[in-house]
Amino acid sequence: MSHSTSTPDKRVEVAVGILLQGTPGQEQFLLGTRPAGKPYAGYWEFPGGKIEAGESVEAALCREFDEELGICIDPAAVEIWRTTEHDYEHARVRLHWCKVRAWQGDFQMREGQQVAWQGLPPTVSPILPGAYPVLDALAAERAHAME
Ligand SMILES: Nc1nc2c([nH]c(=O)n2[C@@H]2O[C@H](COP(=O)(O)OP(=O)(O)OP(=O)(O)O)[C@@H](O)[C@H]2O)c(=O)[nH]1
Repeated sequence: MSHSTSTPDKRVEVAVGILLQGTPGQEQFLLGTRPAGKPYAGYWEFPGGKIEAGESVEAALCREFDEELGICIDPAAVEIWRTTEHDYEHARVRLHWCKVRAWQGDFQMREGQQVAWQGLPPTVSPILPGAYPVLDALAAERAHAME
């Protein structure tokens, strides 16, 4: 039974990009470090960020890719793949994971972050805890494709 006094499930909505390149079945994805001054600074994460009021997932991702990496992606080429949730001490987030295979422009690390193309399992660490379920999902998808 629900109670009118119960706390609503208020989560921060986040658009996250899985930028993919390379041979199908062995594609690499881009990870970057979180800039100084943010919670979990220095941890590796997929590029992305909070969805602003009134913004679609695709539009938020386009804006974040421009702000963080200086690249332009076509909203029509964004494949919204799955959604996960994670509870941090600082926030409860809902992550909208999107696969992106095409972009325009050369990378510019506009937040002074490091970036690295990674395979499975990734070799960089530490990785944001909220990213682990999607790394598992990518590994499961790849294993399934090889069956
Ligand atoms: N970008 C990104 N965020 C992630 C991932 N995994 C994960 O749990 N998150 C969480 O999603 C949230 C993203 O917020 P953010 O602080 O990076 O977003 P933002 O760039 O819009 O922040 P701002 O408010 O400082 O402008 C953080 O709570 C972060 O911990 C990931 O792989 N990539």
